Amino acid sequence: MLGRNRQMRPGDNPELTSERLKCTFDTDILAAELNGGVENLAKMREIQQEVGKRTELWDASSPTHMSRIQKIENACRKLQHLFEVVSDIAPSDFKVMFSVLRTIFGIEGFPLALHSLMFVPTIQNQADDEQQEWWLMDAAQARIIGAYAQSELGHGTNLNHIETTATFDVTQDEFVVHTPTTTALKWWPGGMGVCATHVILVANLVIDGKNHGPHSFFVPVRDVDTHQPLPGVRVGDIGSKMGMNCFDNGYLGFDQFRIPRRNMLMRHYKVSREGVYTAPSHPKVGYSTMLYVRSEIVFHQAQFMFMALMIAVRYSAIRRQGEITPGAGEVRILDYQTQQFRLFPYIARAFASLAAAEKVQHLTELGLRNVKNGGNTEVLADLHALSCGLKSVVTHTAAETIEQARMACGGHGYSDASYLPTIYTCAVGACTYEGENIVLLLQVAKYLMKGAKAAAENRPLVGKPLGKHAPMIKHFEHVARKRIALAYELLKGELARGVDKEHAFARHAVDMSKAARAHTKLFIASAFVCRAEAVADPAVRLVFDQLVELHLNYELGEMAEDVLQDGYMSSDELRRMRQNVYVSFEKIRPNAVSIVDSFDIPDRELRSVLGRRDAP
Ligand SMILES: Cc1cc2nc3c(=O)[nH]c(=O)nc-3n(C[C@H](O)[C@H](O)[C@H](O)COP(=O)(O)OP(=O)(O)OC[C@H]3O[C@@H](n4cnc5c(N)ncnc54)[C@H](O)[C@@H]3O)c2cc1C
Repeated sequence: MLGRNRQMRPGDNPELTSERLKCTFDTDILAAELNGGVENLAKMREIQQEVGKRTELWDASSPTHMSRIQKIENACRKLQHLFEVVSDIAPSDFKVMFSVLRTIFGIEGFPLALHSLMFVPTIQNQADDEQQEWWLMDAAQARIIGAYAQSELGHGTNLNHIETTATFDVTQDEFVVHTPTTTALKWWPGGMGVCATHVILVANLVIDGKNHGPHSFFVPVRDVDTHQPLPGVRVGDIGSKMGMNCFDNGYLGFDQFRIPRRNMLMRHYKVSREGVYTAPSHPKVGYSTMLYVRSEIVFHQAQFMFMALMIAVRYSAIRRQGEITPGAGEVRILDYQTQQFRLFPYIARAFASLAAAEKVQHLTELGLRNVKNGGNTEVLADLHALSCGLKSVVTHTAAETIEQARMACGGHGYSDASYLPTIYTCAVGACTYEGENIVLLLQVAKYLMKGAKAAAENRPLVGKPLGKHAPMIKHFEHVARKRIALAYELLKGELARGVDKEHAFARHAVDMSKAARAHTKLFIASAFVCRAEAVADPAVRLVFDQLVELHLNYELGEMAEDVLQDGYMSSDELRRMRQNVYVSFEKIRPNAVSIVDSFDIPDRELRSVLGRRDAP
């Protein structure tokens, strides 16, 4: 079957055209695979065209050169227009929506991002039916604007030590919300700096002097008409940040501020009129928003990798620098093996991350639906560990990918005009928010230690992928099993010496985090193999297979210490795997531009002078 690159147009830079003419597959078919199917892709393109026609949704000048306030105002201006036309163009699929939002706002986001990513989903997952009726419609129509206020100045990771309180006053049927110290100020919530009228507040629930720990409350903070802070509320902006400066991250404090009892989110946890507290059977049911959000973050990070790689690969195909054969003319930098080493394994990692994102989203949807309908809540612990591991590994990989892409573009990659600095500074925020990466890996490790016995008994750690890649997945499984077993042995040794559980774990935290990483990498590799097997078109399937092969060989090569240990693999085998990486480069090279073209990110959305489709 003849390949076809559908991005090729007359008048494009001939260097790119010659690359595109080498394409061995149909870029539209790969684009559909990467963008949620044929229908989604068509919808995405249709909406992008629609946005292209509506000049009010464009930036009057490049946001790079705007002040922070101008950026926020510009984003709000576009948001207002978007709300006016949203019924004409709104997609139902969130992947399409993400692409639309990225087209309109770029990746620096917009002040309502947390409203849709955290505020609304928390109400959907944690408010009871009556509460949803009260709040969801207003939230959906942005009559109220929400933020998610959990982190405090003094405590982000250690949620158990937050200081904000919500004390039940049985005489008035109200909670009294209070910020007792400066360190108890909520700090960081996105959208809270200037925009939010309401927040989901995470505060310690206190009844009759007993602290029941952090719970979620729906709290108004600004007047919806005047937008002024309500009496008893201190709220404002925390200033500019490394990136995402279209966002207004804020601070928030309360002085004995009263809210009705029914403003506590009561799908799972309840406080009755008499002040009787009821907790759900499984404490992790309250994690549902986190699960949902982390799975979205993984998906977004894969998209950031795609953007960076699209820019770097296209640029590398037109940039000529240096000669291999003296006098034969300068070569495209993409022809250097080192450049391929810098970019191709990351293309494979981006595909693998997307496959893992799709899988965890699917599992999360199934799990949450099941729990909502009264099903087994045990699955939440598995999903929690999975989402923590993936969020941590994929955000770290994305940061590495974008930085490699930037360096692959030389000095021009450092220019704001490449958009790579913006992509990087936005993407790396996710290494910290929604659970700091190291802390998340340690949570995965705790979960793994509980199941370490099963791992030692050779029970499969993930569902078995069938097919020709099964032996390679076994290597990943071996590494994960070994890492888990080592961490477990260290833990057991400490416990045998009389060290308490917490200190025993803390003394070996690095090995714990490595076990968690290895386990997550196994999940990612296995998800990628399964994803490739689901591709129907033979030419596109071949591209997937080549990237899977590269991914498996490259990742295992990175785990050399683990695979060589105890003679599991010989150094010859390892060398062969590393050689296979270069063999993969040769297979992938002719299609490199066509693969990144298939990410199907139009120029308006990519915002990169270096990565333009036509490379003028
Ligand atoms: C861009 C951005 C947006 C944000 N948006 C929001 C938002 O909308 N709402 C909200 O509530 N919060 C938000 N946050 C806050 C974010 O959730 C916290 O920054 C995060 O949870 C980390 O908490 P911390 O900053 O207090 O760091 P700390 O908890 O103080 O951690 C600092 C470092 O110490 C180490 N560390 C901490 N605890 C441990 C441990 N137990 N074991 C080992 N090492 C440890 C880690 O390496 C960590 O990096 C946002 C943050 C950023 C950067």
